Amino acid sequence: MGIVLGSNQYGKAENRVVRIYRDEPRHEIRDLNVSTALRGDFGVAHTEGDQSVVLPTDTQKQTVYAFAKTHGEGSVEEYGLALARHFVDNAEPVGGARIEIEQYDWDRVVVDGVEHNHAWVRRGPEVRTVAVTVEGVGNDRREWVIGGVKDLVVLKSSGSEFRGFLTDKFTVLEPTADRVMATSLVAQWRFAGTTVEWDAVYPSIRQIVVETFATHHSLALQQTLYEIGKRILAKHDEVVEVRMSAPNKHHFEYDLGRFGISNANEVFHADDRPYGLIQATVGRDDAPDAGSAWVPQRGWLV
Ligand SMILES: O=c1[nH]c(=O)c2[nH]c(=O)[nH]c2[nH]1
Repeated sequence: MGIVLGSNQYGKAENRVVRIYRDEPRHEIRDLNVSTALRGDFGVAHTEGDQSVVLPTDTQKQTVYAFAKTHGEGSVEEYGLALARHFVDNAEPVGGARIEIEQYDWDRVVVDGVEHNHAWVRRGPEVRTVAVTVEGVGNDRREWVIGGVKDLVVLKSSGSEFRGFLTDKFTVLEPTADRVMATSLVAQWRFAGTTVEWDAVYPSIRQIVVETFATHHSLALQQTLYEIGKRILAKHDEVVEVRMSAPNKHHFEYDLGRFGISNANEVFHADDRPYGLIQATVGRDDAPDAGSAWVPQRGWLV
């Protein structure tokens, strides 16, 4: 029986980096959660315990913080690309690098109608996400950037139906032409290239997501996801593929009839679990090869 080392990667997960820009009296803040993973020929580290091929995860962490100062002026995508390129270009056994970033946004505190210079309130729960993958050097260089948003919690109290579904002997669900629809959306979009107006594209796509959710009359969450993907691709040539995962946060009309009280879609039980989990990919039929763009660091195992 032969035993072989399979795919592997290693890195520092969830470096919490807070960068304050304080050149002006009005400070700026960038609050990140940065994960690194290196891929390459690290076989002997596993089979022999030979660390000569291993750039320590601690070094990766130090680089993440150093680059926050030296490469932290632009967008979070540029910062991720700089980190990934650095690891691939400077550590010989590293064939590929994966950088995953979550950006937590902050709103300025408003005092007497004036935005404060150096105090903020966390905005949320939504989080901007970036996943950068860089592989190879010279002519073999390949790079992928995936932008995204997660924990984008949205709800509409009308304009959503779910009826005409398959039924069998276990079906108890009543069809509805008017229901509450809510989700905590995770959406990720793969870019065709790496020359992108990153900080303009993110708010534009986020707006398409929430606007579509609000204005599109939904016959099912599945249809809403497809519509969101379609509209992102229609507006943004630089995006080639959109992946979404949407827990259906069920709102069940509460039975007030037991108390002789009417309830016409007014009082709901917001159910926590279980939830429907609706997931879809919408892409261009001529999208370039995704390569390792979707191979994650965290979430590597199911
Ligand atoms: O939008 C929905 N899609 C489903 O697949 C589904 N299934 C279900 O019970 N409710 C819903 N809602």
